[in-house]
Amino acid sequence: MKITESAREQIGAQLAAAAAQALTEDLASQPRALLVVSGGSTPLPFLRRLAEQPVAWSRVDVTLADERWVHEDHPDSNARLVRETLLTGRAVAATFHSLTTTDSTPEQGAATVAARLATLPWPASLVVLGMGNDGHTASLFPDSGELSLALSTDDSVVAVRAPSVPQPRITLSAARLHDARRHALHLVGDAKKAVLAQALSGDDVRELPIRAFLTCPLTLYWAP
Ligand SMILES: O=C(O)[C@H](O)[C@@H](O)[C@H](O)[C@H](O)COP(=O)(O)O
Repeated sequence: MKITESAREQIGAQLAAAAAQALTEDLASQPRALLVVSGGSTPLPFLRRLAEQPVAWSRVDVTLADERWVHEDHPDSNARLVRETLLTGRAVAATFHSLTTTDSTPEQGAATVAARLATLPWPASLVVLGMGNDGHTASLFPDSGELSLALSTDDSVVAVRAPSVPQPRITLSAARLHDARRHALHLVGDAKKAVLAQALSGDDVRELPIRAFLTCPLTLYWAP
């Protein structure tokens, strides 16, 4: 295994252990606990390792930070990614709450998804965020016309369209993503490390939306 792959496996294992600890800590004082994870390619080692952690998974709710508005068996579906990586092994007992409906568009489905999310045990035990090289996180994209709304609304979800992505998206709003006891930012590669450094050196959230989460306590999980 190449050094970078090993480092990325190790950081995924570290984040998995931290996520399991967060869930177990909260389950000591509440009947259910909520985990919010991001999609994309970075989380795979983390999600696979987390699936084997000794957590009371039957008392855990899992949802996504954002989703592509595609059917759950579509290759780009984050729900498919979670079902294939996290909701296996011990974690098969967890309850997954998707961010899509049978509506044709996220605009049509947003109210149904918001009602679904309202039943979950907020604040989340942990929100795991990723980041794109454009500084987006979840589906808070710099080139999206809905970015200002997603950064300011009290609604829990926002339908999003952006030239930089092929499909319409639905994203948890910044307010909902902030509604957590703990936040983790999971990145790999030097390019994203440089974007994070740029984000830390400025304050224009619309330029680099990850900035909306750099003022709250956040644990960084980065590997080369
Ligand atoms: O739906 C998604 O794609 C994610 O939620 C998104 O916000 C992701 O975290 C970044 O785009 C990084 O993706 P990679 O891990 O693939 O680089």
